[in-house]
Formats: sequence, C-alpha cells, structure tokens
Amino acid sequence: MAQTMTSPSGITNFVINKGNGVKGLSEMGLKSLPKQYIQPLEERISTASFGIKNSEESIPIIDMSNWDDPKVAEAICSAAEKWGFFQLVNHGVPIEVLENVKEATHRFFELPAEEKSKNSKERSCSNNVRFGTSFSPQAEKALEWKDYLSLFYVSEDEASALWPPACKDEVLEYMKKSKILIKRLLEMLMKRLNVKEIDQEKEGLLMGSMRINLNYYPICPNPELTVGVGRHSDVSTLTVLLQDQIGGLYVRGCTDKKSWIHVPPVKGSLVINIGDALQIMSNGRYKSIEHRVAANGSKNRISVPIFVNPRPSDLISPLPEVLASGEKAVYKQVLYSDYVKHFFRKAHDGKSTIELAKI
Ligand SMILES: CC(C)(COP(=O)(O)OP(=O)(O)OC[C@H]1O[C@@H](n2cnc3c(N)ncnc32)[C@H](O)[C@@H]1OP(=O)(O)O)[C@@H](O)C(=O)NCCC(=O)NCCSC(=O)/C=C/c1ccc(O)cc1
Ligand SMILES: O=C(O)CCC(=O)C(=O)O
Ligand SMILES: [Fe+2]
Repeated sequence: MAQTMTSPSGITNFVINKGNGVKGLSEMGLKSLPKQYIQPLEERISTASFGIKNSEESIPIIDMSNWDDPKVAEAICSAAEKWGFFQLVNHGVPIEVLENVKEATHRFFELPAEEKSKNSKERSCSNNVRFGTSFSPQAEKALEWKDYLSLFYVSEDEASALWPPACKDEVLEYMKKSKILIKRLLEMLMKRLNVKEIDQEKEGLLMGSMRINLNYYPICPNPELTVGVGRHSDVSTLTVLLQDQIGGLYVRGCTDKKSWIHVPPVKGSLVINIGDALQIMSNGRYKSIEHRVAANGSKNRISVPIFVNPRPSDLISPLPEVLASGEKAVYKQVLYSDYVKHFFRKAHDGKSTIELAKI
C-alpha cells in the first residue's frame, strides 16, 4: 500500500478506480494534501477572513408556518430575485425525516469501499445510480475534496430495486415529503411570473425529474489549499438542500459581487436555491447564484441536495407568460438533457454553463 500511494497515479487509482474516495484517503491519516487536490490560489477559500468582512450581508431566513400568507410568498419571491438563495424554517418536512436521511447518508458512506464501488460509473447496473468522487475528474485540472452518491429518480419501483439498501428508504421518504414543499414554492414563484396555475404540462417542465445527491466531505489535511465543491450554479429548476451542523457553504453576495457569504447551519432548516433552468424560464428574473463549499480540517461534513429539474426531454426557454408583456427573450430554447450534459462534461467553472442558452 505505502508504495502504491507515493505516486500521483497511485492516489488516483486508490481514490477513483478502487472506490476508496477521498474518505479513504482521509482515514489513512495523510499529513499533507496530495498534489492533484491543490486548487489555484484564486479558487481557494480562506475561511478565516469571511465572518468578519461580510457580516453585514446574510441570506434571508423565512418562516413558512403561515405559508398561505401573501407576505410569505412575497419574501420568497423577493429572495429568489435578489439572492437566489434562502433558508426555510417550519417548512413542513418533518424533522425526523431530515434526521433519518442524514443518518442514512453516514450509513452509506461507512460501508466498505468494495460495497460502495458497486455503484460506480463502471460497475453500476444503471446510469441512474452513481457513486463517485470530485465532480468530473476526467475534466478537472484540480480535484475536489468530496465523495458522492447520485440517485436519479425514475420510479418508486426502480428506486426500490436499484438504490443502495443502506439509504434508499430514508432518501425516498425525504423526496416524498419534500414534494409538498416544492409544489408550494413553485406555485408562489410562478404567480409572480403571471403563471396563474401549474397544470400538468407546467408541472412536468418545472419538476418532471428529480436527482438527489448524498455528499460526503471528509476531514481534509490542508483545507486552505483545496475546496469541497468548486464555484458553480446548479442546473436545476430549484434545489432543496439539507446540510448538517458543520457549515462551509458559501454563496456570492448580492450587493458586493466579489464577496462570499456563509450559509450558517440552522437546526431543522432547509436551504433553497434557484437553478439555471428557472433563471432561463423566468428570463433572468430569478437568479441562479454561484456557490461553493470549503473543505474542513477537523470535521466530516455531509449534505443532501434534491435537484428539482425539467425532464431530460424538455425544451427549456423563457416562459410565454413572462414574454407576454413584450419583454425581449435573453435566452434561447435548449434541450434540457443537452444542457445537463454540457454541465457534467466540464469542470466547475462558476456561472459559465448558462452561456450555452444566451442569445
Ligand atoms: C444527461 C443526464 C444527466 C445523464 O443522461 P445519460 O444518458 O446517463 O448521459 P451520459 O451518460 O452521456 O452522461 C452525460 C455526462 O454526464 C456525466 N454524469 C452523468 N451523471 C452524473 C452525475 N450524477 N454526476 C456527475 N456527472 C454525471 C456522465 O459521466 C457523462 O459524462 P462523460 O462520461 O464525460 O461523457 C440525464 O440524466 C439528464 O438529462 N438528467 C436531467 C436531470 C438532471 O440530472 N439534472 C441535473 C441536476 S444536478 C444539479 O443541478 C447540480 C448538480 C451538481 C452535482 C455535483 C456538484 O458538485 C455540483 C452540482
Ligand atoms: O454541500 C453543500 O452545502 C452544497 C453542495 C452543492 O452545491 C451541490 O451539490 O450542488
Ligand atoms: Fe450546488
């Protein structure tokens, strides 16, 4: 082992091919970060300076207890326009469901590498179940300090048959319970765009497919030299994100576009962010904001995003209701699966995916 681990290709083999992930590296007790994880200076996250410099800005925390009060819809739509990110408390998804999915995430990542690797791109019996590390290792100049399990939901039957038993029931329950919240959010967001009702066709376009990722960010020997996730915006309609109590998610500030704002963990809350698909459909009114995750030197962190998406076969473009008043379209029509493939085939590169749809 010691011999194979001294070369860069030994590390790649151990982490990527053998399925040990960065969790495997972390648990070997490495004293310093392997070269391929060292990010260029401008991408590194120096957490020491953040709290102090940007304390005047923070993303809104919205209480959804009275979700049918117009003030709640107003707060949500304004946050989606201004920040593209907000946190929800009293969102209606039972706390126990959230706790269970966090526990299931730890249970999955605690499995032996051999067991997790049965879900790797090479070995998985379905393209809809994938265990991996970093984001797109073939395309990246510097790797990211993160392992993940990505589950694309097709049907209850397929999920029952193919998702890993260590987490499938809890993940399915989390998805099911979140759907009510997702529908409420989309209804509010659509109303402001003059879409009065979400009929079947619109529902398919807005939330016709779901992908859920279980993210694992193990303790990192030199967190200041790398990232957990690099700068990106999500390609979803919207994302529902469950994070644990450790912290490390940063989003671009809305007034000072150079600043990064920490999203502090709030017990029982869910983080919501607008994705590129909704930025395109709203013709730029709702913002899909760049975000990134720091590595941590002392704690293992997890997060569980639900990416709510159009169907792969959908053509996405600014909605007719948005353009009805004569507003000029700033995005053209794109096939959603082409958009997602373009995103997955390159390294994280900030907001550049959406260039594909710009007129
Ligand atoms: C095009 C998809 C994604 C895959 O279809 P496929 O027929 O299996 O296509 P491919 O197998 O050709 O996959 C296209 C490329 O994407 C890669 N990929 C295939 N799933 C994956 C996968 N879960 N992970 C990371 N690469 C993948 C895959 O490896 C491949 O790259 P390459 O091997 O270099 O050609 C298809 O499922 C689709 O259209 N899905 C629409 C719904 C959807 O998944 N939306 C994405 C929402 S995800 C999101 O907003 C943010 C995600 C995100 C994730 C991680 C982050 O760090 C940050 C953000
Ligand atoms: O881990 C987090 O807090 C965010 C992860 C993320 O941005 C993503 O998976 O798209
Ligand atoms: Fe993200």
